[in-house]
Amino acid sequence: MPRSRTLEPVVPQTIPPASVAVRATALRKVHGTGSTAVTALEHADLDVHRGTFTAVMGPSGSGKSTLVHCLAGLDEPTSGVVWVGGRHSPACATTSSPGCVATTSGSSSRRSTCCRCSTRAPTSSLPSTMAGRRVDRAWFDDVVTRLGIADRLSHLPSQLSGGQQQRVAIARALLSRPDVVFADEPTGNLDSRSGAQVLSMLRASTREVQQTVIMVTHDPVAAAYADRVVLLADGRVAGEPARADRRLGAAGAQPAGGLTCCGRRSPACGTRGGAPCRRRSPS
Ligand SMILES: Nc1ncnc2c1ncn2[C@@H]1O[C@H](COP(=O)(O)OP(=O)(O)OP(=O)(O)O)[C@@H](O)[C@H]1O
Repeated sequence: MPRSRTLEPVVPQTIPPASVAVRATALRKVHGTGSTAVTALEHADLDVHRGTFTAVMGPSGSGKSTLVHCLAGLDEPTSGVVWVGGRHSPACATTSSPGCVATTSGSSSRRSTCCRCSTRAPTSSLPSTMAGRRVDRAWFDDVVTRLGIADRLSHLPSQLSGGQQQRVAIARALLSRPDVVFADEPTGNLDSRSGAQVLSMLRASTREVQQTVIMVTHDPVAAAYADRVVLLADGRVAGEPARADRRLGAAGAQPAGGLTCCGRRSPACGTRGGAPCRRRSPS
């Protein structure tokens, strides 16, 4: 007599329309096994349209990083389907953590690149070719200027600050004009001015070269740059705040006038995962 076994639910595999850059259907991710298993995603569904900037927010542990890693192919879902550019997104052996920027491009959507890892390469200078293609010079100049690293291109990684390395990683992600950019707390190591440069650049890339950007953030100011905010709770998409609510949230997070930013990472600032504190302390 055949033994019974638990089957994962069958997920309908309808190819998304061309306007959808990334689709997750019934995504489930369980980290670990047995008594240590943690369900990070539980039936998460999401469509992200081409040329849009989406921020993923939610409480600590709600599954934001896991979602983006599964979408980017940096982690393998336990069940469910991910489509990137009309193809299934396979898992990549690379793992990443906040600060990672992963990209996928149409021609190579079966491969994700973790640009945080790329910054460990022995040279910091941004390449003149990426994936065998020469980088467009005007786009190169535009990206490095807007990210404020034009005068750092000949420096070794050891000669760059953490924030500059972070911006080099972001430049790498954007230079090859990938269809989709996945960013996990991309401004986590940056001061507010550099953070604004990065966020403006990410937003510009959706407007000017139709890239799709999906960014995990705890920071309502960062989220205010996005076209859309997706809230996660307990591994599910729990809703999307209306624009007016988001503006209020961002305004509430702005430092009060007459004070100076403490500039430290602090649990008191209400963020987690190393995001810089944006509160201001009395001067
Ligand atoms: N590699 C792992 N092994 C075991 N559990 C994990 C692993 N990665 C994440 N988890 C767990 O999965 C859940 C979701 O984690 P995830 O990092 O996706 O949440 P998050 O919303 O990004 O959190 P945070 O905002 O704190 O970074 C958490 O309970 C976390 O402890």
